[in-house]
Amino acid sequence: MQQLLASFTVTEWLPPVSGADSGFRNKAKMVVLGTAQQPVLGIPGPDGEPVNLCDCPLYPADMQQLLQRLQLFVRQAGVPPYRVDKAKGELKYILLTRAQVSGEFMLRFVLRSTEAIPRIEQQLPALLHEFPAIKVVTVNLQPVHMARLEGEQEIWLAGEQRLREVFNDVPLYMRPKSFFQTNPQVAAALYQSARDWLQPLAPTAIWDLFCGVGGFGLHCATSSTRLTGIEIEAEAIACAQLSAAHLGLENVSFQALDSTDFALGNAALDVPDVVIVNPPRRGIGATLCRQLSAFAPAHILYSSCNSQSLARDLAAIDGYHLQRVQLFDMFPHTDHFEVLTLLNRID
Ligand SMILES: C[S@@+](CC[C@H](N)C(=O)[O-])C[C@H]1O[C@@H](n2cnc3c(N)ncnc32)[C@H](O)[C@@H]1O
Repeated sequence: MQQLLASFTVTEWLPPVSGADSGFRNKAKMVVLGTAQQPVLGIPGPDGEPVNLCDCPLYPADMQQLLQRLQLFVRQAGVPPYRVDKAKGELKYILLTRAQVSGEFMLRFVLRSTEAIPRIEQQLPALLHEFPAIKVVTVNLQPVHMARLEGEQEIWLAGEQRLREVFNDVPLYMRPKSFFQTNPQVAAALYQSARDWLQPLAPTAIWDLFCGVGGFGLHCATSSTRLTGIEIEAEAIACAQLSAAHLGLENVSFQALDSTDFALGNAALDVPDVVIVNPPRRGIGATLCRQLSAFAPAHILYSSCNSQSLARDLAAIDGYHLQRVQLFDMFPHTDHFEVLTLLNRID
């Protein structure tokens, strides 16, 4: 990271933050492999043989237990795993998300078609009886084979519409299609740092671009801050709005829009004193960098999961000094990490 930022003068490097190195993941994305009689939840191995990941120590013990039970569930429901090579079968993935605060789960079956839904529904009551912590159950339909795991259509089978999480004192909600950080302990520390860094700056207006369910903005806003959150996924925006209501924040506007389009449309209007950006791995891109440089908010808080695109974007934003950098070990046992940076406008 220091090499990537070698061309910038950084005033403060804060010590890295890490969390537990096992049992930390709140999301399992399991490929369903094997056969209907002997399903395996995991990933395809290098030799093509299924690798079972139900007891992967990255997941908390209750999640491992539920994953084992889900393997049996698939067998009992008689749903054939989808075979990419033959373009046959029904069940592509099982996506399981756990709320740290309650140990409650959201369970999603990614299916090729609706064909197997009645068999899943038939087995569900027994599963829910055995695991009352399962609060949301859906089917996602992904009829085509493509890199994107999930399709557009989500069908609710049982339970509630969303899972509730709490980071620090902030309630956050997860719905099937909303992005949510996968390491709750480190994510809570990340949001708390953002809040601690911005508090002395007492911003009157904040834009939280690529806001997801609102974690950054909701941590950093007070009742007197004007908070605008922008996110492309409407389900995430619905979650952010719900959190804001629970927090009693009235001066907020969360909108489902493209962040660059929003900035292009608003640059001349109402420039906030702080812009938070937390984009996907590709970064914020040249157009948004130009736009930020042009309307020049006093501070930019950039949190990134990809140091390469972060370094590229920082080089493309003109007129700022890199005040502070801190690494968060959000993805233990990998080369990836989250980086939080604070940029101050050079006046
Ligand atoms: C790394 S996640 C961060 C989400 C959130 N800040 C958080 O802390 O959970 C990036 C988010 O950007 C959203 N996104 C992707 N492309 C976007 C775009 N063009 N405009 C706005 N949001 C976008 C994704 O849906 C995702 O929620």
